[in-house]
Amino acid sequence: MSSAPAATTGPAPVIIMRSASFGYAGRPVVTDVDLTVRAGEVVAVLGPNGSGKTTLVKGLLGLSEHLSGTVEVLGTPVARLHDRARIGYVPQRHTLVGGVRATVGEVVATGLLSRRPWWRPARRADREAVRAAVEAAGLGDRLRFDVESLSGGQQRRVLIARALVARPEVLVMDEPTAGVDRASQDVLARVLRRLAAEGTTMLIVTHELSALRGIVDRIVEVDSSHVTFDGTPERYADHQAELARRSGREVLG
Ligand SMILES: Nc1ncnc2c1ncn2[C@@H]1O[C@H](COP(=O)(O)OP(=O)(O)OP(=O)(O)O)[C@@H](O)[C@H]1O
Repeated sequence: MSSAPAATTGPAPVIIMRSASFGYAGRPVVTDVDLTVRAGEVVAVLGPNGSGKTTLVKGLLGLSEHLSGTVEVLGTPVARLHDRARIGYVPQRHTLVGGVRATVGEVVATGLLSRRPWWRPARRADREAVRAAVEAAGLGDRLRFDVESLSGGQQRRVLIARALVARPEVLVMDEPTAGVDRASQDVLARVLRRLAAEGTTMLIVTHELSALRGIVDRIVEVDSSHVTFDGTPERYADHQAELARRSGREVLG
């Protein structure tokens, strides 16, 4: 008889960083990061402006320099992860105005290019995937609209649809709710809640935790180039209360 399987310790890790440092042009911006994110976790990355949040998440995409330590994404060292379609990315502060005119469907279809060469005509399955991603982002009635005719919030949702269309296993979003109108924030929260329920692993850089209430199950705080907190939203509230108490004492003392 075969031996019993080893006890599991939860879902498989999707992201593993050990003593990892990232930066630009050889200069470290965020250092000594130890972080394990498991399949299905929704992690908010918080912290002051300039603390290194974007640099940290860009490290998962090979967009900032990996300077030391180890970084594995989906079981592969990040430098060797060639199938980039497995990670969806919504960059910071990008809207789509200016440049080439394109419809919502055309922009979202570019999210399939890493899976399909540009010269091969889109198949029915590709068109279906585009329609489903646009629908998921709450823009089903805008598929053939010119992106220039959409609000900033709707354009952010087009970028999210583009990140979703290749059905990534990990979704990295940099401030998805920043500068987004209230209606779009609500739609976004619904989209993210649905993705979370479907088990998509997400890493979301944000300054607006309240917009993601009930979706995020873990918080990682980056301050002065280091991870200074890693735990549940409840423990984070305690952590902040403690910091406020301490700084109050310092002011009084
Ligand atoms: N491409 C780059 N080249 C060189 N330095 C950079 C680059 N991008 C960011 N930096 C520097 O890295 C530091 C951290 O920036 P980063 O964007 O990671 O912070 P952040 O926490 O995401 O900030 P914010 O909340 O304002 O978006 C800053 O000092 C910034 O000037």
